[in-house]
Amino acid sequence: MAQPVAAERIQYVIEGGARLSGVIEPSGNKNAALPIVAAALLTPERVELSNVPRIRDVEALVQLIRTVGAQAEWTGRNTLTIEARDLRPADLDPALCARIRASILLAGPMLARCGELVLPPPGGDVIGRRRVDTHFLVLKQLGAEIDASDVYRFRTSGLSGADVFFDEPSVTATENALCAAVAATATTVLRNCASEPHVQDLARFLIAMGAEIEGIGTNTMVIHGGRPLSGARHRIGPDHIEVGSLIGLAAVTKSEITIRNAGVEHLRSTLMNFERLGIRCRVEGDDLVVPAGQTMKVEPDFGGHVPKIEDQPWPAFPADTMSIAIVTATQCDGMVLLFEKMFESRMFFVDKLIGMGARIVLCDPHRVVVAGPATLRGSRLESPDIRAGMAMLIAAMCAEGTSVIENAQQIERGYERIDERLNALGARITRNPPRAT
Ligand SMILES: CC(=O)N[C@H]1[C@@H](OP(=O)(O)OP(=O)(O)OC[C@H]2O[C@@H](n3ccc(=O)[nH]c3=O)[C@H](O)[C@@H]2O)O[C@H](CO)[C@@H](O)[C@@H]1O
Ligand SMILES: C=C(OP(=O)(O)O)C(=O)O
Repeated sequence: MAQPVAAERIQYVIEGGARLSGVIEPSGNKNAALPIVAAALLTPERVELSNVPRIRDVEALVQLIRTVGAQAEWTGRNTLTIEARDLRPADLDPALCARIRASILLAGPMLARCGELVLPPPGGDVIGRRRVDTHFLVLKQLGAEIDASDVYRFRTSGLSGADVFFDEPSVTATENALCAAVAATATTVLRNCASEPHVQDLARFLIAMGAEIEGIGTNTMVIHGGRPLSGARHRIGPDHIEVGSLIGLAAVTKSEITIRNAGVEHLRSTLMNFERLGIRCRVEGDDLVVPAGQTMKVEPDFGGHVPKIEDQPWPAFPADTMSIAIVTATQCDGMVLLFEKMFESRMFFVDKLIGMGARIVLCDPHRVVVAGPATLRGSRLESPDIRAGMAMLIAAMCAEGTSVIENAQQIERGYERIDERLNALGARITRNPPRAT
């Protein structure tokens, strides 16, 4: 069994009030890198992935694929090569599996290659219940037997294509289904499936390996299974959630920044909802400029009614940008309702923003009303999850005085060297302990 991984405690100390300026490039999309690293197990040949975010979740998944026998080496700062010549359904470290949601993404590729996998339950952000039912539903229809008690036992005597209707458009279940379907015999149709940029990126990687997939970017995908899958080279696309985080950060610190290679084709819903907060960005080729001097005035709905920012399945506003929208709204003039429909505890972090001086009413676990602008005071904070942690970092950067964020390793699950990269723009963030490299 793999060695258990000790959890490192990280603290950020932030001096508020710094103006930022300059150019920043978003990292590769965390939620694309994770399924693509898992999908590299589908072939015994060499896979080379570039623009892979060097974040804690990816490092954890790399350890898991090594446990099942894959060779995985970082051949550059963000380049990962994987060769899964001899795979075995080895015992996986339960603590490591419980640390990331993406451990469940091993199911599809391991069923395809080894016909079995014993998986301790996955984890990920503690933001409410994380269903696995859709994974079971689709994998069973593609020919898997699943016995789920304390651990999940997946087994198949052969995957075969099916016409599958998802009970909900689950992102990771769609990714598992894609990996199983490309290796299955015959054709699979996935209906009511997810279509986020990371699902699209995985599909493009599978095509680079030799798979045949139609309907990328829609909620019906058709996979002609059984094509030989070879090694491939693939560049992970930019992280649209990180871009959303940088837009919010620039706006509340009244800074002008340029986000280089921002993946502008995936930003329509993000830009539309920031516009509702009086924040307008400029697209310049592949770059996105967030100008200083935003009006930061909430745009009421027709008739002067309170507007709403709500998340919905892609291509609408992403749930992972919701915490960023909340903190941004605290600095905008007017009142706005923010409605997050998926996770039951993602919004509870707003009590920390309220403690800093924000004017927010938590109506229920899914809705907050924010009335701004409010002057925020530096505070001692603890990050419960990736996006709430990022929202706290943004709040700290526009607050008066110094803030301390404990548990910042949560932020680093999803944002690569964010302290260093923001300091290069003029932020004043000290990481404790200092970074080794
Ligand atoms: C490793 C990974 O990729 N994690 C992402 C993945 O998790 P994960 O795959 O665990 O989330 P799921 O997609 O399974 O679960 C969320 C469910 O809520 C639905 N839904 C979504 C938005 C919305 O406003 N209303 C709604 O009902 C989704 O369509 C989905 O059916 O997708 C989530 C939803 O995007 C993101 O938060 C996670 O960062
Ligand atoms: C919820 C998230 O991640 P995960 O699904 O990996 O927990 C996220 O990225 O905001």
